[in-house]
Amino acid sequence: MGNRCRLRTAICHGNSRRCGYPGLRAHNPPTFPITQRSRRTYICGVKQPPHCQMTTHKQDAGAQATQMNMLMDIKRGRLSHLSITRCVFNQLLIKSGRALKKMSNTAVGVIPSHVNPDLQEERDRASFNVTELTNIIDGGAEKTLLRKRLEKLIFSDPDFQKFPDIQTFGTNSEFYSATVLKSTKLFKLRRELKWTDEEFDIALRLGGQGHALGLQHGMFIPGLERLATEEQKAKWLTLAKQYKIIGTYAQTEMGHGTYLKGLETTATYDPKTQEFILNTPKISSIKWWPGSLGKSTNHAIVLATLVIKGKKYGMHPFFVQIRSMTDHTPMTGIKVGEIGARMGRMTSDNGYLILNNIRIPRENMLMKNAQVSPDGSFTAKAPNQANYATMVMVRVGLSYYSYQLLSRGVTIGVRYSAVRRQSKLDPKEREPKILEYQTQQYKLFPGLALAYAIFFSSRSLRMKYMEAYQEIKNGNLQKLPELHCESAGMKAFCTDNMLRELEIIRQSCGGHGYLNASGIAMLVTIAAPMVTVEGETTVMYLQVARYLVKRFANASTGQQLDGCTAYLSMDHAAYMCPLMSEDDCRNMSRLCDIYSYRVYMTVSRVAKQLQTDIMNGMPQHFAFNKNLVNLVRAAKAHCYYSVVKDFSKAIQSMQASPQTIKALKTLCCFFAIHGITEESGDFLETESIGLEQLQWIKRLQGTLLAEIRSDAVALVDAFDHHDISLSSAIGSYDGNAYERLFDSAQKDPMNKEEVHPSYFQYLRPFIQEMNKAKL
Ligand SMILES: Cc1cc2nc3c(=O)[nH]c(=O)nc-3n(C[C@H](O)[C@H](O)[C@H](O)COP(=O)(O)OP(=O)(O)OC[C@H]3O[C@@H](n4cnc5c(N)ncnc54)[C@H](O)[C@@H]3O)c2cc1C
Repeated sequence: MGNRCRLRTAICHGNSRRCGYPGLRAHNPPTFPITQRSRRTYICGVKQPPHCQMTTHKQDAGAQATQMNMLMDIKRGRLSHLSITRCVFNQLLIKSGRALKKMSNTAVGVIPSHVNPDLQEERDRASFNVTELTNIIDGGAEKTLLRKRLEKLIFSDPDFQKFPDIQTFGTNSEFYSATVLKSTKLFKLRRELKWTDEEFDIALRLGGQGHALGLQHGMFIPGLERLATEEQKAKWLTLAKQYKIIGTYAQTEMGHGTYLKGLETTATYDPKTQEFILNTPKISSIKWWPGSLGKSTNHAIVLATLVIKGKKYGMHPFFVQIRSMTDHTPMTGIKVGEIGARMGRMTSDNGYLILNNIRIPRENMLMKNAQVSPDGSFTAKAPNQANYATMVMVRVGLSYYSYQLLSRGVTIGVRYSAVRRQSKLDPKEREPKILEYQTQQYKLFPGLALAYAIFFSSRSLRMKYMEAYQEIKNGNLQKLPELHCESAGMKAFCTDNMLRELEIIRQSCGGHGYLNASGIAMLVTIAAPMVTVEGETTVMYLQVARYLVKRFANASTGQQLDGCTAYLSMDHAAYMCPLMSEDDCRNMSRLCDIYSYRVYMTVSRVAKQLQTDIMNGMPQHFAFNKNLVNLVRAAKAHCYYSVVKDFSKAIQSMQASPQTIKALKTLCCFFAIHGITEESGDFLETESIGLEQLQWIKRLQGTLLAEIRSDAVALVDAFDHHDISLSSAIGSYDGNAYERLFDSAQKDPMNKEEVHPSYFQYLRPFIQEMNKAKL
């Protein structure tokens, strides 16, 4: 709503015939200065009858109570809005915040202690046991108990309880301080209570978004674990784990993030002093973006190009102290700071770092994979890719993080849609819950299905990673290429689709979805950079595509492939769409076959085109660039297939009641069906399905929306997000959305004073001037 309309609603309620904008100008403006007295008796220049005049906060509580009762009566429908002027009604709303504080328990806006009956009704109709599904998500009943125990401990701390309000209303600096406090509290608890890694992971997740020191566990410690020698670990890893030093991982530069070979920070070896000299020689080489660097950390793993006797040896990690351990000021030769305000909330203090002839001992190069001896000889134990192991780990983690963000978003969207009533379906009935509208279901349920799909698929990836990591640790890098492809693909697929669905869910919440207090707007801004960090989406898909083309070439020579590309060596010559009837469209095995054929065709077409272009004399890099869009298409098709397969497999091997399995099967089938309708052009073009099958699939999609609808609230309840983790006025467990919204608005610092200082500074003089003007 534009400013004009807002003015009309807030001051004059839109009764434009009486005093609405632009009718405001038609009124005779008062020809006297606006005084305290006249402010009460005149609204838009119209004298109000005595019963409509507002009290001020200086008047007695009795009068305020009468006004609040009027407001409650209006809300309950006992008193018609028309029986008092809407101007007064709106003023009552504005005043009620202050009055509410004085009239605890009795006024409108106090959050009821019971669950909204509209939400309770949804819970009562669930077809399966929600706790059972929660236990599956947590990894067992005992894990749910563990999470709840940690929740109780953490969220009983007033500092954690305050966090959602600081997130909603605080300044950047206040929010940053709160995230430092949150991180340090969790670190202390970990030490004091001797939490296991698992317990600490749960605690970090519960703490929600915003950990100033998040990189300590996100990349600094994992970086030391993967890149340092045993001797170096004994020295620094121990310090890091005891929080005696706080660190980050500084890789990206102003000029390069994606192309690591282009990094310009140098570490030049000086054999005379047996030191490395670190420099960021140009503006484009300034380290730019590393989390926790801006204000929090005193150490960093700095990625720099190794130079020995003028020869470059690629990018290597160096352990650098950047701030004093006594007063936190930058070390000599170092300039470090915050990179500035960014979209949404600053969930970390991303920083810049300038290194000017910083000398560090030779032993400060992290030498697990490559060594520089005192005389300057270079030896590499493992291929340079081994240095990417930390990035692979982070990508695996980001896939799971996508589940966390999306499951929170869809919880908010579905719960809100179950308590929001709007418009009419049946003219004789009351306004329906917006969840009844098929279009609303179509906005929410793809996100709901995706959240479960990502959960099961990222869980499977994590297990593969853990297995492969043991081998990589022992120097066996055989599984690294496949792991690299899978982690890059999942990172791209999960973050990209998660962000898209979150924005759709935000829009599904109408106007309130734009409020920070809704929680969903904040989630969208937190999710937005996830498509960029640790590998930009397109770049990640292209890495998958390269791997697919290579594997396709292997399969073409008759090699039997295994792992995630096994389908490329299957015989597809006799493929026929396996859907013979509409009923078949629920058959996951057949749907998987369709997906597998679609990827096969997409990969084979682009691989053949590449080959033709190269054979026709096009340079390889040029041919590649000419086919980039189709290569990304192939990678996306591969990733969607992998996720559908993982989701379906997880249900097949699940130990659960038939009701829970049925609910998940419906969701999984919807996920697969939705993917086909979204990309129907591709499925038809590759002849994975025919037109008739597409019609069946679309019909089934409508049926599935209706089936999911009855379990929608139960399916989001099963994620079991604590209200503090959700930080949402409209998506809380009790469903008292309006009361929570109103309560939240009262906390806005703008509402601390009835009259804002800008009124005295600008508005009053302006109005006075306008009132004196002749024209
Ligand atoms: C919130 C946030 C936190 C971050 N935290 C850290 C951190 O802790 N440590 C750290 O070191 N870095 C961090 N980064 C940096 C991040 O890792 C990089 O921004 C990311 O890797 C993308 O690189 P880029 O910015 O160079 O994008 P670019 O590569 O410049 O991308 C811009 C565009 O170019 C396209 N493009 C680039 N290369 C190709 C190609 N080969 N083929 C086709 N298209 C291409 C991309 O698709 C994209 O559309 C963070 C960034 C953000 C936003």
